[in-house]
Amino acid sequence: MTIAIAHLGPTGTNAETAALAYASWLTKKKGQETLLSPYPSIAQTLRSVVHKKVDLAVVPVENSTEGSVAITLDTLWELDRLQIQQELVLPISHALLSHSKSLSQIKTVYSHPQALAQCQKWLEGFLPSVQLIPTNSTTEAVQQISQDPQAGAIAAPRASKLYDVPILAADINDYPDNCTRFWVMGLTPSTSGNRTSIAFSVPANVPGALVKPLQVFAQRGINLSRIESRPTKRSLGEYLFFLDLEASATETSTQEALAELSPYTEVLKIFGSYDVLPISTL
Ligand SMILES: O=C(O)C(=O)C[C@]1(C(=O)O)C=C[C@@H](O)C=C1
Repeated sequence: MTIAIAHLGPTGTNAETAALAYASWLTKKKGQETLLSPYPSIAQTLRSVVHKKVDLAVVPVENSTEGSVAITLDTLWELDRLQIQQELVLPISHALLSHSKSLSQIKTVYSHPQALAQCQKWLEGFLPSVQLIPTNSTTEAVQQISQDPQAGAIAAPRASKLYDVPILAADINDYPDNCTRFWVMGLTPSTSGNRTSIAFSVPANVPGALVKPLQVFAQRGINLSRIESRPTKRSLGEYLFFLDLEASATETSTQEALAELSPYTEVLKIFGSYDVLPISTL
């Protein structure tokens, strides 16, 4: 049976590159046939799994320069049942695509907010007075500039070939080792893998509200590789906490820690245990 994998579109996004890498790994390792399915936003990409329009979704979760992808965390919190099946980390290189012949002609630059942020120093240095316009994805930005020679789009070099728009400046990301973590999300419960991700809200904004749940992990020697807060959106100053644990939910110590969290959490969501696919196997 062919499985459908959703990703942020239109074709040529970094998320599609991640989905293609995962699809090719599935085919090589498991003989699995796949079909890629582009969606106009990260939220719709994730909802497509919950609504069973596709089997899996590949979404960006964290970038080495800009940190968490807020819409991914917020949508995972909002939707129940999504489980992380696998993680992939991909190097991300950004280019300025344009029909213009020189940087001095550019008046507007379009891109996904994450991509604009990952190139902000370059933009300040080379295009300090252009208007920056956020789009849903890097390739939506490329589509926006098709009729405008005074506009540029920040996108992956691959998008230049796909949309036949020349690269005016290559490797414009501020940090050469720019990379993004992507999660493969599905409905199958994820129980094995050496990372576990969870999120919780706390019952009250009181002293120790965060330290107590964190101690549960520290006392068992479970290392946290990330902690991120997001607003609950209920009232100013109330937060949700997203944690990545360097532990598997199959380990007794992890199970004990998760069980012990309940008095310190209001809502606790466990997104499952998963492995990180090394780049060399992709
Ligand atoms: O617009 C794209 O190309 C995407 O895949 C989205 C996205 C993101 O949201 O982080 C993915 C990777 C890069 O960090 C920049 C943008």
